[in-house]
Amino acid sequence: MDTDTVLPVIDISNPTAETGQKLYEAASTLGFVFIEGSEFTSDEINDMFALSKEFFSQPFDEKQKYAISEANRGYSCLNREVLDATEKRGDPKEAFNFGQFKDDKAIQPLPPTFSRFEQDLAEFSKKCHATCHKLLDLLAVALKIDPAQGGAEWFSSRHDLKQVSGSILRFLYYPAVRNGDNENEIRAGAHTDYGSMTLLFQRAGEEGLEVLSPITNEWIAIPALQAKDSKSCPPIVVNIADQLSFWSANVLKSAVHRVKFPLHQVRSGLDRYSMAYFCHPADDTLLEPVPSPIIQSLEGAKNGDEVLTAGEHLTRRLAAAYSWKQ
Ligand SMILES: O=C(O)CCC(=O)C(=O)O
Ligand SMILES: [Fe+2]
Repeated sequence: MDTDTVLPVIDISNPTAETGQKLYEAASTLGFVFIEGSEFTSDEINDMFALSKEFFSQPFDEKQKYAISEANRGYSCLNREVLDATEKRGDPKEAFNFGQFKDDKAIQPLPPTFSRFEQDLAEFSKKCHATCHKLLDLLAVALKIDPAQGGAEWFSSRHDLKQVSGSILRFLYYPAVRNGDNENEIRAGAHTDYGSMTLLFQRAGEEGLEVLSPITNEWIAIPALQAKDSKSCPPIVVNIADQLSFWSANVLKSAVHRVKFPLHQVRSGLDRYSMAYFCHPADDTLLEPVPSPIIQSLEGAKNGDEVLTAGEHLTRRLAAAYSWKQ
């Protein structure tokens, strides 16, 4: 398959300025891209998916003991989250959110399936964050951020894991479409992500992610690609989320996306599993325009009336999706 016709695949193993430029081009057009050459191995990803499957296969009551809290950690049952506010029903999917880990320990109660592997989960989450740092540095260089003001580390220094942030590792489970179900049902409503950027791990062949092109306004189906060899993990989807869009006066696109099973997935009768890492800046970070000549030369790059912090933005979006009272 010529994947470049849908999304470019960028190798980040030995990044150069050219790698950053490719990332920036994708980030400022569709806002979605595939990366390969990351430090994740196929064994590591398979182990994480196996844990996810083991957790979701348990009875409802077991899972519900860890029901999602306003802190956005824990289990979100079928139809609980409403990603698209125009939909009356919640999304037909399940999820489990891991908040930040401190000294390799979760800051939330973990079900036995996960507590046995707490350290592996902490390491996986840390590796996701480190991968995002690498990508954020590449974007900062492409944006020519003034070295005297932070340069390449302008974004990553605002994503220090030691500080409190909304960063979340999320396991997702989309049960198979069964007889009598609506084949065209939207499995995760149209939304943008709330953080700076998201990594999405898919299992090869388990498609469903669709992106609304900011250019053509059409839904584009994103494939779930095979790994290039048996040791590597399959290409990871990376998307720009709201906070990078705010920071860049919308030069970087936080594109609307959703999950809808393609016909082959509907007919296969198979479940879909995915894992997302939502990378967020520290809660008290101001979402003001970045000191980039590219951004500052734009009309409208000045702050609007209100400059939110990262934490305020997240609280508003979560309150809408879960009907928490503000
Ligand atoms: O499962 C997927 O493919 C996408 C999930 C997603 O967009 C989200 O949870 O924000
Ligand atoms: Fe999303």
